[in-house]
Amino acid sequence: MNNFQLPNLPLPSPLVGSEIGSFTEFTVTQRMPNIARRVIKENKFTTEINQNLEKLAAELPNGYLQPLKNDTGADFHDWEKYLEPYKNQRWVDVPWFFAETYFYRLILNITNYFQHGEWQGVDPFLLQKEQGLEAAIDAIISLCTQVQQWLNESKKAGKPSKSSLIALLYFALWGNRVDLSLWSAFEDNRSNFDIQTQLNNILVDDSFAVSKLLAKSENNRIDFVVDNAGFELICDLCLVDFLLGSGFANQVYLHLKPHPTFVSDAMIKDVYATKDFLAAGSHPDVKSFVQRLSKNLDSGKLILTEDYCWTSPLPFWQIPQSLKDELAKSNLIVVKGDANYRRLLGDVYWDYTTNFADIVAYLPAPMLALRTLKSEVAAGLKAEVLEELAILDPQWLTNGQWGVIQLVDLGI
Ligand SMILES: O=P(O)(O)OC[C@@]1(O)O[C@H](CO)[C@@H](O)[C@@H]1O
Repeated sequence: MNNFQLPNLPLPSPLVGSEIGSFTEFTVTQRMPNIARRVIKENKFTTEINQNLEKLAAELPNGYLQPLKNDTGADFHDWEKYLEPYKNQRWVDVPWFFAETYFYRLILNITNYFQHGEWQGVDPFLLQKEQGLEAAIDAIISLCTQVQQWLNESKKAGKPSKSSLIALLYFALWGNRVDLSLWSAFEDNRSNFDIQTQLNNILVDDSFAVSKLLAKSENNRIDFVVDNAGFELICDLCLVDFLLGSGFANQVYLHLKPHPTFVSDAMIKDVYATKDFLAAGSHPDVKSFVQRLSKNLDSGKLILTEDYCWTSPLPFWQIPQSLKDELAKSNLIVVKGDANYRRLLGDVYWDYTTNFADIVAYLPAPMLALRTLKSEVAAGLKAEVLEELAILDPQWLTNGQWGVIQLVDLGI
């Protein structure tokens, strides 16, 4: 295990909502209030709960962080510690990742998610997660058919196909475009896109290096730090299906969220809900995908696990030692999505050309980031690419049109 416990570079300042004109400001002062108001619209909570949600929405642009009442959540005392340095500060003045993560935890506090009673365990974002799946059914069928074909080819060849693996990495990457905190399920069906045309929008592509790393051994354990439910989760489950079915991996762990957050982030219950949704379909390739998924879950080849670390506001280099020790058993840690990428980098203003491995030098195993850019954090990009992007697409950092497949393998 490498001996770095932190990025081996001095940390820049964090993104904050008070940065005038930034996407961060837009998120804290406009997007997050809208997300809180959508929770009111999409649920049938009591008047008191809705008034408190509206109060939260109204205080975000200029107001102060409200305390967390003890809602018996397992992470309540941890949150008391997290909140200490930011008490009585404005939402726009605290680090953005803290503000956003706390915002979603506060929503559960207000809706009594953890407390015994009518609303215990009610996912405030359930409707959008369900709509997300229904909107993507055509893409799901074509992906399951493709995976079936790739598995058959690998079996016939007697060895796992690197090109099929790479193609599924692209699907898992672009599945991340569909994140419901940014787009509603119906606003624009972003699951229908042609992978080939997307290759030009990958700013760093280490997919071939990933295929070489996994081809080195047949007993790989691969750990996914999962991001969104819906179509992205299905892309991830198809990648997992191929990894296990082709022999690239003999065990896969999915690290999921212990409670609803970031609107569409996936929990263990969402994996089973997705399996049930697919099982209700009639397409033969989808049905055989579901059968393989069930078999992998029942046999322990696919493990679903959750930890409150994944919903904490801490940067990845502060994950508990016990989790670090667990991840040290992995041959490859796959970190999905933009919010997790922000955690990897600590959600600070790195120069975009900073060496990615110099920052993410603290993980105990090779790590692959699959991320579509939806926030003003980046690293590992070439100066000439930045020059081109500035002209080609000034919104490249936040519009979800660009992606990275970044591998850090320190030969641990
Ligand atoms: O982790 P995901 O689902 O890819 O993206 C989530 C997220 O990065 O998207 C929003 C737009 O930046 C942010 O508010 C939030 O952090």
